[in-house]
Amino acid sequence: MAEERKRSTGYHLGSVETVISVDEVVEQARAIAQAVDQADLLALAHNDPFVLVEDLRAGYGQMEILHGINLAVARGQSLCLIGPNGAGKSTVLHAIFGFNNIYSGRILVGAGEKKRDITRLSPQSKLREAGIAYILQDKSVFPGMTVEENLWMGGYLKDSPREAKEAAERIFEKYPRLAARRKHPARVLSGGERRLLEISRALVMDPEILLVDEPSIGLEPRFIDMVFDILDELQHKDGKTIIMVEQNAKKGLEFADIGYVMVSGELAIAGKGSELLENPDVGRLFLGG
Ligand SMILES: Nc1ncnc2c1ncn2[C@@H]1O[C@H](COP(=O)(O)OP(=O)(O)OP(=O)(O)O)[C@@H](O)[C@H]1O
Repeated sequence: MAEERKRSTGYHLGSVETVISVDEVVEQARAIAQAVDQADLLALAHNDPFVLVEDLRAGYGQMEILHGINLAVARGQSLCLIGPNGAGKSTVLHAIFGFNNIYSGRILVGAGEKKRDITRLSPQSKLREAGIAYILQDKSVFPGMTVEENLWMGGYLKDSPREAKEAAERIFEKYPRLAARRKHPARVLSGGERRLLEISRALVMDPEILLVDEPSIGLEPRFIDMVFDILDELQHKDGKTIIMVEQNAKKGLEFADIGYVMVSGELAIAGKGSELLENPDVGRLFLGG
C-alpha cells in the first residue's frame, strides 16, 4: 500500500524516496522560504553578480516551465539548484545557455561595465563570446572516437583545428589521467573518466562559467567524490563560476556556496548551501531526514 502511494504521488528527491504529494511539497517549501533568513541572501552574489537572471519566464514551445526565476551568482562562486523531479532545474540551465524559449526576463553576464545582456544570444555565441559552457548530463561522449578526438570536438568553435588541438594538449597536461588514455576509444573509459572527459571537453573553449547538469548522475560513489573534487578545483583554483543542477541534494549543497530549492518552476528557497543543509525543514523535505 505504502509502495503504491509512493509510486502514485511520490517524488524522487535526490537519492531519497518520499511519499508526499506535489501540493504538500509546494506548500511546505513556501513555509520554509518564509522561515529561512533570506536577508543575507547571498549578499556577495547580489552586490556584485557575475551571472544575473531576472524574472525569467521560459519553456519549450508554448509551454511555460519557469515562472519568473531570479538568481545571482558572483564571479568564482558556485550555485546549486535542487528540488523534485520536473521542478524545472535543468530548464534553468537550458534557458541560460539558449536551448529553449525565453518569453520574458533577462540574463546578464559580466562584472561592472562589462556586464552584458545575453538573453537572446545563440548557444554558440554564449560559448564563444560570453564564455559560458554547458556540460551535458551523462552519456554525451562520442564512444567510437578516441579521447583526444572527443576533446578536439570540444574546440569546434575555435578559429582553427590547430587551436583546438593546442587547447586539448593543455587539458592533457592538467589531467594526466586523460592523457594516458588519449588514443583509447571513449567507450572503454570508466564512468568517472567519462565524466572527466565530458567536463574537459567543455574546458577546451576555456569558459569562465560552467553550467553543470547532474554531475553525479549514473556514477558509483567513488567516482562521485572524484567529480566533485574536479569541480572544486575548477572553482577554487581556476576561478570558474559554476551553476549546477544536482539530484543528490546533499552532495550539491555541501559543494555549493549558494543553494536554491526549486518547486514547480519557481524558486522556493534560497540560502547559503551550508545553511540549507543544516535547516531541519530542508533536511526533512529534500535530504531525507
Ligand atoms: N525538451 C523538452 N521539451 C518539452 N518539455 C520538456 C523538455 N525538457 C523538459 N521538459 C519539461 O519541463 C519540465 C521541467 O523539466 P526539467 O528537466 O527542467 O526538470 P528538473 O527539475 O531538471 O527534473 P529532473 O530532476 O527530473 O531532471 C518537465 O515537465 C519536463 O517534462
